[in-house]
Amino acid sequence: MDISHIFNELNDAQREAVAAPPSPVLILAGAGSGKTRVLTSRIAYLVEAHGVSPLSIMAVTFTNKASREMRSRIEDILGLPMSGMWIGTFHSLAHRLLRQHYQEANLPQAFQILDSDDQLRMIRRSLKELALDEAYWPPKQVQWYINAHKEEGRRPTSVPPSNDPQQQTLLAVYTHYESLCQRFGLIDFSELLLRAFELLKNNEVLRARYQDRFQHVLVDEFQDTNSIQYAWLRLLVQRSGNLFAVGDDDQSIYGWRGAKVENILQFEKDFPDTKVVRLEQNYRSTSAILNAANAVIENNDTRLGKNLWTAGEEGEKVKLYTAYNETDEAKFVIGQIQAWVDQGGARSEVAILYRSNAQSRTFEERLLNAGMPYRVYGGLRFFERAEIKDALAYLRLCTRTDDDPSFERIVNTPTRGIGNKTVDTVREYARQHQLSMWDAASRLIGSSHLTSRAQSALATFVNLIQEIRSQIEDQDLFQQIEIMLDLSKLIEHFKKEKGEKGQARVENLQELVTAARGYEIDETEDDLPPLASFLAHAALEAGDGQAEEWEDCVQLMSLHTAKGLEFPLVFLTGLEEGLFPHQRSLEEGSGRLEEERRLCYVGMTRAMQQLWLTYAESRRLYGSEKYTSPSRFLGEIPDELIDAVRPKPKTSYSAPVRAHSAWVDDQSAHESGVSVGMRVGHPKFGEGTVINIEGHGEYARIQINFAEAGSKWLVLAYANLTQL
Ligand SMILES: Nc1ncnc2c1ncn2[C@@H]1O[C@H](COP(=O)(O)OP(=O)(O)OP(=O)(O)O)[C@@H](O)[C@H]1O
Ligand SMILES: [Mg+2]
Repeated sequence: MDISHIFNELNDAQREAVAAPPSPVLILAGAGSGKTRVLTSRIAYLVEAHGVSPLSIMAVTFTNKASREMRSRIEDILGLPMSGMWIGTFHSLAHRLLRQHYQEANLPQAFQILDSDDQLRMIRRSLKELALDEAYWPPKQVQWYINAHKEEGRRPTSVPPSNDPQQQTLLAVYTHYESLCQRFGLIDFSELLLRAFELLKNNEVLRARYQDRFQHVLVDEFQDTNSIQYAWLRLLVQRSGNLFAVGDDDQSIYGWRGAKVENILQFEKDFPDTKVVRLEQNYRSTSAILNAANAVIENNDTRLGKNLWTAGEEGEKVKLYTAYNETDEAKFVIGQIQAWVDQGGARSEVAILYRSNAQSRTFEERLLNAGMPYRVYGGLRFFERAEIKDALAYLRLCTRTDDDPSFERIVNTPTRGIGNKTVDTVREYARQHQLSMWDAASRLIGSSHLTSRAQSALATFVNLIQEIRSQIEDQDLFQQIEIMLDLSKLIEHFKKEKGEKGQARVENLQELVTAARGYEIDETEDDLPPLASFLAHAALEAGDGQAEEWEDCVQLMSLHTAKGLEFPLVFLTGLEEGLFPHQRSLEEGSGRLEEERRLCYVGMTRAMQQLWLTYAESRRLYGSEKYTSPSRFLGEIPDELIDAVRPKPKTSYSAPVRAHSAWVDDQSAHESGVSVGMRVGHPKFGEGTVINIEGHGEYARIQINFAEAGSKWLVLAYANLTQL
C-alpha cells in the first residue's frame, strides 16, 4: 500500500518516530516541533501500513477539542470514518469504560457525573452532616484534599493514619463524602479516573480483555499526566508494551493539579526498551518568536534540556505595549486586531491569552463595542451556565430520582414556595432514614413534619417531575428537552428576568434544544439511552469549548486552555508581577514559579507570525485598583529581541525570600548521596553549598547557596552536580 502521503509531510526524525517498530516510544520535544502531528500520523501509519484495526487503537488527548480535531485529521488522512476508535481525554475514555462496565465498577447504570461545582455542594453537605463548621473547614480545601488523594490512587482506607486531629477530620469528611456519592451513584472527575483504574486493576478478566484489545495506546501532552492516569496507561499496555507518548517537560503546567512531569523520567525506567526520539525543528513560529520564548524558559533550572530551531523566517520582533491601565490595554489590542482584519487577516487567526479568566471581561466589553465577534474558551462554558445546569438538573432528576444535588438545585427553581426550612427538613429526614431527598420528600408529604403549605408545595414539585417523566418517555431527545422546558416553566421564568441577561438565558436554553438535535445525529457511540448519554456528554464537555459551527471569531482563552493550539497572531496580556507570575506562585517557592514560567513559554510559543506582549501600569481586577510592576518574564527577554511601542519598563523585583524548610529529609540525603552542608559544583552556577533538601530520591529538590549566583533550588535529577 502506498503510504507516501503520510510521510511526505514529515521530516526525518518525525518519520523515524512514526515508523518506529512496535515498542514503547517516547517523543520528547519542544513546542511546535510536530509532536501532535507525529502522533496523528502514527495512527494513520499503523492502520495503513500495518493493517492495525482502528478498534485496537486508543489515543488520549488533553481536551475534547483536541480529540475532535485529531479524529477528523485521521479521517482526512485515511479517508474513512473512525467512529469505533477510542480517541478522547482521560476523563471521557474512563467514562466510556465505566459506562460499559458499570456493574463491574459497582455503579448504577445511570450513574451521574458531578462537576466541580456539584462536588463542592456534596462536600458542603458532608460537612453539615458531620456537624463541621465551614468556617473552619473551607469546602474548597476539603475538595482539594479529596481530589489530591484520588489522583494518587488513595481511597480513605489507604490514606496513611495520622495522629494529627486535623488530618483525621479531613479523612472523616472524605470517608463520608465517598459513602454519599456511592449511595446516590454520583462520581466526580477524579473518581472517574480512579474507578476506571481500579476496574482494570481488580478485574482480571476485563484487564486481559482490554490489554488484548488495545494493542496501541498513544498519549499526547504526556508531561501533564498525573499518577493515576499514568498508572492506568501502564495497566493497559502491560502486555503489548506499545505505549507511544509525546510530551515536553517545558510545557508542564498542571503540577498544581497533581500532574507529574517526573512521569517522563519514569517512563524510561518502567519501559527499559523505550525508543526515545527527539524533534528539534520548530515549524510553528518565526525565529524572532522562538528566540524570545527560549530566552524565557532558559531561566528554569529544572529542565531536561533540548534544542529547538527553526528554518522559518526571522519575522518581526516580538512587540511590547505598555498600557496605562487595563482599558487602555484592551483598546490597544482591539485596535491591532482591527488593523490585522483590515489587511485581510481572519479574526479566527487571532488569540488573546491571559493568566486569569477574570481578565477576559475588559476585552469582551471592548470587542462588543467594536462589534467584533469573539468566542471565550474556558470561564463559564455553555454547560456550566446556571440556566443550563437548571435544565440539566431537571433531566437528571427525571432519569434518576436519587440524584440529590439536582433535587436541591431545582426543588424551588422556578420558585414554588419551597423555602430553605422545608429543604432542611427534607435533607435531615433523608439523612436519618438513609433515603434520597426525593424519597424523603415523597414520604414527608402527608406527614406531620411539615406544614400543610409546605406539603402541598412539595407535592406540586413531585407531581411535576412525574409528569415530565411520563411525557418524555419514547420521545426523541430534543423533544424530551422541549417538553421539560415547557412543563418546568424554566423559559417562562427566565423571560421575566429583566434586560439582556434574561434574554441571553432564554437563548441559551433554546440552544440546548439545538445541541440535543445535533447530538442525536453525531454521537451514537455508546449503548446508553440518548438522554443519559447526552447528560454524561454535558458533564464532560463542560471542561472545554464546544463544537459549535465555525464562525470567524477572535479567540479568547486562558493560557492553560491554549496548550497545544496555534494562532498566527497572539496577544499575551497582563504581564505583571502578581498577575503573571501569579501571586500564589510567588508565595509558594521556586517550583511554582518555574511552572508559571513554563506557562509563559506555552503562551509565547502559540504564536506563528506575530507575538504581542502587553503590560498595564495600573490594573483594576477583582474590584480593586493597583499600581503594578512589570512581569519578571519581560525582563528575561533580551532587549534586542523586543520592539517596544513605549519604552520597555524596567523590571525590578527582588527574588522571593524562601522560608527554610525545617524538615530535612535525611533519607533522601542518604539515598542520593547529597546531604546538607555538602560542597558541590554546578556546570552553570559554579561552586556552592547544599543548604536544604526536600523530597525523595533523584526527584528531590535541593537548595544550594552558590558563591556567585546566590541561592537556587534545583532538582537533583537534572542538576548535574559534582561533589567537591
Ligand atoms: N514536517 C513538517 N513540515 C511542515 N509543517 C509541520 C511539520 N511538522 C509539523 N508541522 C506543523 O507545525 C505546527 C506545529 O505542529 P504540532 O502542533 O504537531 O506541534 P507540537 O509539537 O504538538 O506543539 P505543542 O508542543 O505546542 O503541542 C503545525 O502547524 C504542524 O502542522
Ligand atoms: Mg501538540
